[in-house]
Amino acid sequence: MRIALASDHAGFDYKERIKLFLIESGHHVHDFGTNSDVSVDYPVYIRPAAEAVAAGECDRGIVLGGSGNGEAIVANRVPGVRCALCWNVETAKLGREHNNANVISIGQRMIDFEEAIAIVQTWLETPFAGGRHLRRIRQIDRHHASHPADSNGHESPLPHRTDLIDQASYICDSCREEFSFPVDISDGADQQVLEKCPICCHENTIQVSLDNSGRLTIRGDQHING
Ligand SMILES: O=P(O)(O)OC[C@H]1O[C@@H](O)[C@H](O)[C@@H]1O
Repeated sequence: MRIALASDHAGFDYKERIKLFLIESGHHVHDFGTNSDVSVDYPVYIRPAAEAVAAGECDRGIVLGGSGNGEAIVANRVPGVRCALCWNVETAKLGREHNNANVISIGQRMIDFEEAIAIVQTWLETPFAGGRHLRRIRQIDRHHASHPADSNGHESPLPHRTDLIDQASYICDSCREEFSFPVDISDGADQQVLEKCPICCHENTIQVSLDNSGRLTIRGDQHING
């Protein structure tokens, strides 16, 4: 993966150590600074990293500071970024499963380095669960689509992610009733989502594939829905 990294002085040490870990794990790191522990202002470094993720120049981003709070706030002001503030493995896991977090924020003064690495590893490995969580993310992005101007009154040059949402239908593996669910095609051509049946509440494991002509194929454990 292409990973954007950025910190201020308070996150510099972990940024450098996480960078080594990522490179050793085979990732491509784009380091947006800072380059020392001399006091700086975090928006200067965090915003360009978040923008690189939103623009698709990097697949994911990791931002670090003292608490991680200011860094998460800056990243989340960039449309298309979903930054989760993580302080343990569980928040990293849920940040992926529920929020499809493409950026995480870590507070170097809050947790030890072993925990920080465990967070990064979990966040890299955990897939998005989709289903009801996708519906909620869609609602966040809808808000951006209807509020396209930034705080300076400039329109966002980024595409609205609502353009990338499609609807699919599925016959529940348990009660055989058909229901529909949203698919975010920007999440990749092959996705696995967990979708709870609105009739019987059975949790269906659904494979979603998108071919080159834009056709969605929906497969379950037991059948192909087409
Ligand atoms: O070192 P100082 O400037 O006190 O604090 C910087 C940190 O304070 C928080 O807003 C941010 O997390 C930032 O990293």
